[in-house]
Amino acid sequence: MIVTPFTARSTAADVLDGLDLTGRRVLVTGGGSGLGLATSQALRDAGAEVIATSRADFDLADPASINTFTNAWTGPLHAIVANAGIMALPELTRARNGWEMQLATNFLGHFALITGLREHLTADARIVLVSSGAQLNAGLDFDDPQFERRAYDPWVAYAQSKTADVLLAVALSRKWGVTANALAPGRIHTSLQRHLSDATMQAMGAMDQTGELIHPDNFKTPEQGAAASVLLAASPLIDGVTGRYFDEDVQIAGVVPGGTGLHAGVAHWSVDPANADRLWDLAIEALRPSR
Ligand SMILES: NC(=O)c1ccc[n+]([C@@H]2O[C@H](COP(=O)([O-])OP(=O)(O)OC[C@H]3O[C@@H](n4cnc5c(N)ncnc54)[C@H](O)[C@@H]3O)[C@@H](O)[C@H]2O)c1
Repeated sequence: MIVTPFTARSTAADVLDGLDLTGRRVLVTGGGSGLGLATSQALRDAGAEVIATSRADFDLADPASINTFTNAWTGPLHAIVANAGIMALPELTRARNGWEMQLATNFLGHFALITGLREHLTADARIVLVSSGAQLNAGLDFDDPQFERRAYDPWVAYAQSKTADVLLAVALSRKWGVTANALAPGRIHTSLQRHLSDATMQAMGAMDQTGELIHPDNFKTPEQGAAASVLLAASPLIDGVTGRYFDEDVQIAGVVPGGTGLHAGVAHWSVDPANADRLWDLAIEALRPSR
């Protein structure tokens, strides 16, 4: 197993230091803010052509708008960084196809995007799924993925969507034989936390009693949070590595049982090939034109 020379404090620029990405075309979703912006900037600084998409280009919760985008795509694609996402919507919200909004946006939208762009991927293409340490908290409930029979929980919904992102990396690696990996960026102040209450932010150690954001030791800057994304998108250090999950220390994580309260490793449910196959079938079914 490879060990990278990077740590939680490494920046995206540290990871790309000395690399010339001239001629490489990279698509970064959610590239206009937070981690996507830092990822895009670092890749551009290293010479890559970066297509940083925002909600205005397509809505990840709307497969039809993704189709329009992928049908219009021209030219080769060397990497996709599936970075856009939403977290902990307070109320159960559904996409037009009935899917719970976090699963629809964080997973299904990226599935549609990646499969829609397949023909443009180069033989050495990299696919990067920005997951989260939240994947440790809940697996995908295949009996009720859309919260039709169980009570909605904003964090369980987020966790299962991030589990799904890791499973997508596993599935792409197995089914297409491509280089596809997932990652947890660590904790970073971004607009991702906009749905969280002050009490939750304070419990996370991310806000003081006056409402000011604070940066405890376990928080990163966006440039540090983007380190694993650019490693997986462009660094030769991980040539040959696929279907893996990199943790917030920018290392391949070991497999652990999973469950709330864990802070390290990748849950067994996030890398189980049977779960990956099942999720793939679920997504294919959801995107059938008749639906
Ligand atoms: N910030 C953290 O602490 C943290 C921790 C773990 C994982 N992550 C993951 O990192 C990724 C980036 O998040 P961030 O922290 O930079 O937050 P962010 O809110 O700054 O960025 C998310 C981006 O996703 C885009 N987006 C959201 N819904 C969309 C939709 N329906 N269609 C198209 N684009 C859409 C937004 O416009 C935004 O640009 C997310 O996948 C998130 O789950 C972040």
